Amino acid sequence: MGGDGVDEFAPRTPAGRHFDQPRAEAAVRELLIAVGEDPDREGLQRTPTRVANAYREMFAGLYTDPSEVLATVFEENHDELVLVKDIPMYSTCEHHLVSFHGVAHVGYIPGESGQVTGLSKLARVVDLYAKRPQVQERLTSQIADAIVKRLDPRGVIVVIEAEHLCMAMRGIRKPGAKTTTSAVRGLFKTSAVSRGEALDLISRT
Ligand SMILES: Nc1nc2c(ncn2[C@@H]2O[C@H](COP(=O)(O)OP(=O)(O)OP(=O)(O)O)[C@@H](O)[C@H]2O)c(=O)[nH]1
Ligand SMILES: [Zn+2]
Repeated sequence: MGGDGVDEFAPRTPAGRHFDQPRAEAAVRELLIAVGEDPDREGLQRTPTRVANAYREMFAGLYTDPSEVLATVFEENHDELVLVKDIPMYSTCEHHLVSFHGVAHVGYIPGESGQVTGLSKLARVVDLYAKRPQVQERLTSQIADAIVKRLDPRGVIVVIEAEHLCMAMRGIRKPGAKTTTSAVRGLFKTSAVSRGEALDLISRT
């Protein structure tokens, strides 16, 4: 998210703000031909449609406004940590278009107004940004920045642990290798104690 609140990674496809189903299907058909397959053989006839449907779902976050997802906000006068751990996360590596997946941990300390959001909304923000072509670092930052923007909290911490299939099934081939990224904002950046407490809770099983 840019400083002016514009989501510079939001849809900028030639298709505009919608998923172009016929174009996606045609592209998958071309890809099948390119790899030497016969797209008209029985088992592959519906594959372009299935893959296009899958991509529509995997990239649904390109067409959703983050402020809609965090629309539910209420005052609870809670000024301590709220942490949702182990949110299952499936995203798509923008370099290879294969999955990276794992868990996200999202925590925040409400701001002076005591505003909190629904717990499920934190998982929805993870989903929204995960359902885009991504790199793990940007995904982590975008989740943190969206929460800062909407809730104006004292601090936000986001930690993502993921396995990248592009490192497992191809290329360097290191299945099981895990990447951890974090994004801290506000108090979690300025106070090592607050950050340490949150990281301690996150690492507890
Ligand atoms: N920092 C970062 N790198 C990523 C992420 N997902 C994939 N990559 C890396 O992106 C890099 C792309 O490197 P390139 O050399 O352009 O592509 P490549 O020849 O397919 O690279 P290899 O995967 O090493 O075979 C690789 O090192 C991937 O491991 C991510 O979320 N964050
Ligand atoms: Zn990759």
